[in-house]
Amino acid sequence: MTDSTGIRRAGPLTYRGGAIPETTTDQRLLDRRGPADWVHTDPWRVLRIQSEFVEGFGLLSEVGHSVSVFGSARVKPESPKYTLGETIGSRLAEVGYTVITGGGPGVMEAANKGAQLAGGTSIGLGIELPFEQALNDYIDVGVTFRYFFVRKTMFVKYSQAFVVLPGGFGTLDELFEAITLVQTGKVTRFPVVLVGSDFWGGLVDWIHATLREEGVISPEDPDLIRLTDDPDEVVDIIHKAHVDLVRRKFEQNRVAETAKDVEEAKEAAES
Ligand SMILES: C/C(=C\CNc1ncnc2c1ncn2[C@@H]1O[C@H](COP(=O)(O)O)[C@@H](O)[C@H]1O)CO
Repeated sequence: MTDSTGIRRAGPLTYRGGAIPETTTDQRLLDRRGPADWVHTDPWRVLRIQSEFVEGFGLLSEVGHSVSVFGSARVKPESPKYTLGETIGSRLAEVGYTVITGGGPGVMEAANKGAQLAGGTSIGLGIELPFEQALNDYIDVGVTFRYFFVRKTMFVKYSQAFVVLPGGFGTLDELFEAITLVQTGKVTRFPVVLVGSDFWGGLVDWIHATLREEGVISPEDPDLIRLTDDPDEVVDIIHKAHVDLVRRKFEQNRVAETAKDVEEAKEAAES
């Protein structure tokens, strides 16, 4: 509304004369007409990406200690790999870990099912795909992301460990992202456990015999991955790493406290 002196105020802005817009901000906000190309522009995408981070952080920041389980979307419920996923989901839940998966079918569903039936918390971080797909039926808390990289941040940020069952490209992508983050020191806290020596043995051998021998990774890098067939050992590895972490944090706090005490004693002596 333009006032009696010919001035239009819009929030913090003041307009006069020819600069006065023909419509108000509210009118433009509520007007659905006009081209909609801007919803496909990068600045708009940035806002959508931000909102995915906000959703994800909001949803996951209050879940307890969690483990992400990865593996093939194509494994059928009759497969021993499905049973393995279910057993691992259930063992993790029994010792108090929330189980996080990609929310899809196959191994993801198996791990969610195991966790849920064992009375644990079962989370699915789904991904929007070109074909229609709902989150699996064994998820207590779920969210579907548009962007793979936002979803990956959630897996890493809210997990204590990655457990990787047999899978294809998607699983390999998740596995190698995790190892790279650990190798480069971007995350320090979690073990990466491969389950299924028949399936993963060849890859682990190749990592030793080719990557390590050719010098494209450090001699100690293969140790970033643990390989087992035993669900109990999976839990054991994760539990030991967790205990280690708590111990290290305790030690760091104690060192910091001691340094603070020494500083305070010095200051008191000097005053
Ligand atoms: C191919 C089929 C379904 C795909 N649905 C998926 N839903 C959720 N997450 C998925 C899906 N496909 C891949 N992922 C992610 O990658 C990993 C599995 O990929 P792989 O290539 O099957 O190994 C998995 O951990 C997910 O995070 C058919 O029904």
